[in-house]
Amino acid sequence: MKSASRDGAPLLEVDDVVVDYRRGRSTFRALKGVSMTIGAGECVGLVGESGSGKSTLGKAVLGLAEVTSGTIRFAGQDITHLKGAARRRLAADLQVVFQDPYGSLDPTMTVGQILAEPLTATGTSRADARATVAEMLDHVRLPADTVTRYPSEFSGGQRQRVAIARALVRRPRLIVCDEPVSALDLTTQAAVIDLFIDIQRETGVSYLFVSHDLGVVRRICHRVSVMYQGECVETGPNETVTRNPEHPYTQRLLLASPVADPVRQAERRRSWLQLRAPAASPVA
Ligand SMILES: Nc1ncnc2c1ncn2[C@@H]1O[C@H](COP(=O)(O)OP(=O)(O)OP(=O)(O)O)[C@@H](O)[C@H]1O
Repeated sequence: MKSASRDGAPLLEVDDVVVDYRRGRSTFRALKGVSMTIGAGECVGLVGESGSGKSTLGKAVLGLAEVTSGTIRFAGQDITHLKGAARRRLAADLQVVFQDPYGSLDPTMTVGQILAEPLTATGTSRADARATVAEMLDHVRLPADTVTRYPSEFSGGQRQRVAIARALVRRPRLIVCDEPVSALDLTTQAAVIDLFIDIQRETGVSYLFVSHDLGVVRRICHRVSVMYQGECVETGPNETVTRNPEHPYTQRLLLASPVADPVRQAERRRSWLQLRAPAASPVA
C-alpha cells in the first residue's frame, strides 16, 4: 500500500471542526470544535452514545457533511471543502465501509463487477482489475469464485467482507469504518474485527473506526476518542481510555458496556446507577 504521510505528519488532521445542520429555520450544532489526528497505519476509534456526533465527523472527513468552520487535512492537503473532481480523486486514498452490508452493494451486479468497477472507471485495464480483485478477495478471505455471484447469495458477514474488499481495491491509505460490525451477530462481529486487524497488518492502511461499542473499539484500536454531545471529551491510548478513563462520561460509557461475568456485571450496573444518580439537593 502507499507510504506514510509526508514529513512524518499525521495522515489525517482534524482541527477545531464545527458542523451545523439546518433544521427548518434553525441550525443544530452537531460538532462543536472537534480535533483529532490519525497516523499512517493507525486505528483510531470514535466512541460515544447515539447522537454524540461520531458519524458526522466521519461524514465531514468524507466530504458528506458540510464543515462550518475548522480544517481537515489529509496527507498535508486541506480537504475541508474539496468537491467535484478533486474529491473524486481523493477516493483513491480515502474510502468508507458503512454499517449496512445489505444496502451498500448493488444487487444487480456480480461481486466481480462491484469490485472491478472503481478500478476500470479510473482507467485500470480489465486484466489488471481482475488481478487486483482476486488479490482483494484473498485479503478478505473469500474464495475466488465469489466474483461470479450476486450480493443476495451471501450472509451479512460475507457481504461486509465484499464491502471491505471494495473499499480496498484502490489501495487507500485511510478507511472510515462507520459502525461496520454493528449489524452483525456477535460471532460474525468477532470474525470481521479479526479481518480488519489482519488487513491493517498486511496493508498498513489506517482506520477511523466509528462505534458505539467500547468492547469493539477496545479490540481493534490503537487510540480512542470519546464523543459526547458534539465534543471530543477524552482521547488517549486504547488501554487508558477503555480501562481507566478520566472523563466521567467515559466512565459511564465503560460501566454501561456489558461484561460476561454476571457478578462483575451486577457490580458495574450498581456503579453505573450511582454515577447516573443526580447529585443530592442541599439540605435547607
Ligand atoms: N442531516 C441531518 N440533519 C439534521 N440533524 C442531523 C443530521 N444528521 C445528524 N443530525 C443530528 O446530529 C447529531 C449527531 O448525529 P450523528 O449521526 O453524527 O451521531 P452519532 O453519534 O453517529 O449517532 P448514531 O450512533 O446514532 O449514528 C444528532 O443529534 C442527529 O440527530
